[in-house]
Amino acid sequence: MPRFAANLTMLFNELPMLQRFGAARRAGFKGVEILFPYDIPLPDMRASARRNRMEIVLINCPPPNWAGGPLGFAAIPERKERFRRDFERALRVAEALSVRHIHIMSGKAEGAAALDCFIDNLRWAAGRAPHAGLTIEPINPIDMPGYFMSDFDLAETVLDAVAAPNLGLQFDAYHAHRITGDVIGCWRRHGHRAHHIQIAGMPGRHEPVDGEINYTEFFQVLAEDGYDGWVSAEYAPRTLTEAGLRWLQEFGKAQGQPPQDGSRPAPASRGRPLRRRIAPGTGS
Ligand SMILES: O=C(O)C(=O)[C@@H](O)CO
Ligand SMILES: [Mg+2]
Repeated sequence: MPRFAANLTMLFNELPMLQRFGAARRAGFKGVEILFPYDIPLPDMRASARRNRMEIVLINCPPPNWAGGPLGFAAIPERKERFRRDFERALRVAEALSVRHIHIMSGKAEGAAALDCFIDNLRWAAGRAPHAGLTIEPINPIDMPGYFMSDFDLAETVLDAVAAPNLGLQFDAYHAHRITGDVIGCWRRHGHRAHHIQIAGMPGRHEPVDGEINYTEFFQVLAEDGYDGWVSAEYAPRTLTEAGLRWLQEFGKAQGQPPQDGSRPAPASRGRPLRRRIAPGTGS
């Protein structure tokens, strides 16, 4: 029974950021994620989220961006200090905005030293913020060549090695399709580690309809498995965001909407983010 969130970095970006919260709420979303909420004053963002009764489900660690900047530092041995400083900043922002998950990007790296570094940094982060939900996400190597966290088996290895209850998988169905060609099979193998899901259509990473990924079937499997976390729309709208939201009405109606307080019990076999929100704090 998905609870749908809108990725405000990619959706509604025909509007200024602070107006996207209201647009997403009017469209029927109950939550939002923002990849890099580091350029807007936090009080303004918090006020906009509250005014529109929007939970901010996820943010990314700084400073990765889509303008050609680095893709994170967590697996880069020479940038350990930088990663840890960035994580502290993400934590402050997450606290200020009552964010549920912080997504940690590995950066471009390879080899045993990168793996050790990634595990070490994640272990540190999970211990530093045991009250926060942390995620790692396999990203397909066609879209991000050289990115370290590019495979689901590797993610399992890392999750097993860190073994922290507040670290889980960010299962992006679009990347799962590009990496494995079989989203449902991939979910069956790795979905029990998922703390958060993202969706997009294929090809083109547009709306999750009429493409190679059968989302009707995927949502059916999620319902059967009792997945009760968030499903975020992380795609590039074909035209204006609202013009492409038929899928939200259809899937939202077909699946029904569960309670918004995350109170449904999770199956014992599935890892879950901590439900407790981070206490409000200040500044970034
Ligand atoms: O590219 C994606 O997919 C994401 O979810 C970004 O947050 C980068 O990890
Ligand atoms: Mg994603």
